[in-house]
Amino acid sequence: MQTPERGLVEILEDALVVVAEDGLIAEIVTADDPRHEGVEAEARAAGRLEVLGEGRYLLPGFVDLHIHAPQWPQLGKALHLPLEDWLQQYTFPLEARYADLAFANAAYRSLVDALLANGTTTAVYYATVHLEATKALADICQAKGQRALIGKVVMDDPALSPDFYRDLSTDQAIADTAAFIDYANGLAGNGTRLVYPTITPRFIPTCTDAGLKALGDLAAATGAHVQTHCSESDWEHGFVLERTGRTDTRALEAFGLMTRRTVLAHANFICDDDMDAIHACGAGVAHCPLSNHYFSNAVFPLRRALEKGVHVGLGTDISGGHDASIFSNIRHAVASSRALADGVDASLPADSRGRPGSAVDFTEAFWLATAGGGIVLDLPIGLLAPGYFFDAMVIDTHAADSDLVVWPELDGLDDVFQRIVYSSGRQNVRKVWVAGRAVVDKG
Ligand SMILES: O=c1[nH]c(=O)c2nc[nH]c2[nH]1
Repeated sequence: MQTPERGLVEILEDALVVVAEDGLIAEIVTADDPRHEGVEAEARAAGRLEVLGEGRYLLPGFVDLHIHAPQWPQLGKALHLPLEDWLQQYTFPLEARYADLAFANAAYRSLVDALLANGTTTAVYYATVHLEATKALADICQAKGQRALIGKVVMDDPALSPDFYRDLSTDQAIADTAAFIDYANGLAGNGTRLVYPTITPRFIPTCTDAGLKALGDLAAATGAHVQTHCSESDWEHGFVLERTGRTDTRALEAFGLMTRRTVLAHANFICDDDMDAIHACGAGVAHCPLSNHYFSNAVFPLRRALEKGVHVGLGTDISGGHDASIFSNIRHAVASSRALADGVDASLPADSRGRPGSAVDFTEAFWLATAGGGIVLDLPIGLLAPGYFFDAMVIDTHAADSDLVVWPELDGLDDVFQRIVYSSGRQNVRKVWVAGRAVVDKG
């Protein structure tokens, strides 16, 4: 079950997914293909046939475009403050603890296990300013088999980055970023690329102009992915306008940080001109619908961005978002788009309350979480098709202690897919593969 195009559901019954040694899908043999019987028999004889069983369905793994890995120990806490106070009072003190490698290793192991168990096969991580702890996260993803884009966070501007948690200098921040790129590229066994180093200016408010420019130069020199926050909240968007005289998008562009491999987190306040700039360079947006309810003061104009051709995928934004599941964020994407369409203030007349035409449905949101995320990252992931990595999960609709209800008298396969999207939880994720390797297996 998958969405090869936005809004298009594809359900193949009894298809064979043939996975090659390199973890890529070699071919999909449909039930009506005359070779089906022979391919199946050959795989069975070789002991390589895996049959899903009744009530189990294969879906592409999720692409989570925005995670603050060090904030995992803070999941479900401290969500009562505005962004700027939450960062200073809770988040920077927590992230500062990652100078301690034992703390970092314990937290990062727990996080990667949890995300894999939720079906997240590709994770885009902010680490912290610490080079050694960032390397530890890369080692853990590599060892546990999660596809991961990882960045050493740059915070080189003392104006908003506290003394206890920032880069010692701009030069050091750039040197450490370059060192992490070398480290990740050189990781043993990274030949087929599981870990991708990612240039990570936290956001313009914590970075100097010199630092941002140097990171833009590094992006051009290395071709590495870039991630940063963009026009997230009233405060952040206003701060950047005042400091640079431009929107986040146009300022990042001037620093050389807008590339085909740039992931802009949030982007709630982007205007049409920003969307045109993002579209022109092929960068993408990590839409974080749950976190936006807490920190963003607005709903991301998802439909408008998609209509403008902007690449968009989904992010949990742990721990600004308090849920590790991309299933949950798919539902929030649908719900928040409907709130934008209809409006939320009942004291206003219905016809001036919302922005009609803004809603997306569950099939579009599922696409964002899979193939859409793959397009943002410019990687062959998010789809079960030849040439794509076999990053996939099995959903068990009969899992114990689950609220996923399938009613055979009432449900066709389209309904089953809809119910899976709306009602699956971690307990329904039975098995997960990344690049053909089983990384979660509940039997
Ligand atoms: O949601 C967010 N989480 C963060 O950690 C952060 N840092 C800058 N801007 C941010 N927004």
